[in-house]
Amino acid sequence: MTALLETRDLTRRFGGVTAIDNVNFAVDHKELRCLIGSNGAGKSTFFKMLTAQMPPSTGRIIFDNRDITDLEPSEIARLGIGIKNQVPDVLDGMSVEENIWLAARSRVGREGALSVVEDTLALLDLRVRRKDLVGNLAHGQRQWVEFGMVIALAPRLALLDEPTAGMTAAETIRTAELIAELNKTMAVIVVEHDMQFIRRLNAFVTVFHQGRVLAEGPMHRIMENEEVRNVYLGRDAA
Ligand SMILES: Nc1ncnc2c1ncn2[C@@H]1O[C@H](COP(=O)(O)OP(=O)(O)OP(=O)(O)O)[C@@H](O)[C@H]1O
Repeated sequence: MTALLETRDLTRRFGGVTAIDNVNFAVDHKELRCLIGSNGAGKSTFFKMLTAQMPPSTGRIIFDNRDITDLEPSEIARLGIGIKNQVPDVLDGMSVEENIWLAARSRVGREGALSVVEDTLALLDLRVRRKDLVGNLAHGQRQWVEFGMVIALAPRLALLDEPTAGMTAAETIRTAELIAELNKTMAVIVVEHDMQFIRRLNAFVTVFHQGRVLAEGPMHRIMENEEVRNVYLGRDAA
């Protein structure tokens, strides 16, 4: 079976800086993958290229056997790549259920949207908060509303950029459970810095360093990798 997503010699330069440098990367259908790497390693630039928020300098992006490199963001979303940005893309002046309804409607139309909203609220444990304005929610819950929007859009690949940023320990654990839930029906790529969280996800890990793939493997192998420990984890990482 061919990969769901593949990049071929993907490169992005900003003047003299090569943010992404000939990256060949592949993710399978229904796979869960973590991307790690120090600040400036190129992770956000990589996500932006996958969702056409930024064009590559050179290289190609293949999704489901189709070259999507030159498509518009809306076309890529329609083909099935969803992104949850670090700063939630939610409408603070609308309620929890309205935010999720808008996402659901864009996929299934008005008729089917209500049942998608019910299922999503149940999955997120947010039924009691359904009428609350998103702007009044705690940080973690706002993040989960955006998870809800990704769930309602039902992409084939979800890109999650630092989903636990600013969360409490309990919220982080719950987020790992939600990602496992998402991953039952879609491939997920998570950019994260929280090593404990990545261990909890038990995913295959890709390490970026200075725009290149430095190492790939299961988390326990990554933790043992001398080069990764030197440039990213630090020698005392356990
Ligand atoms: N719009 C831009 N203009 C110029 N340089 C940029 C731009 N965006 C990113 N860069 C540079 O590209 C490199 C990669 O940045 P990027 O934000 O992708 O890294 P990152 O791994 O996501 O970092 P972080 O973990 O801090 O989010 C950095 O050297 C950064 O300064």
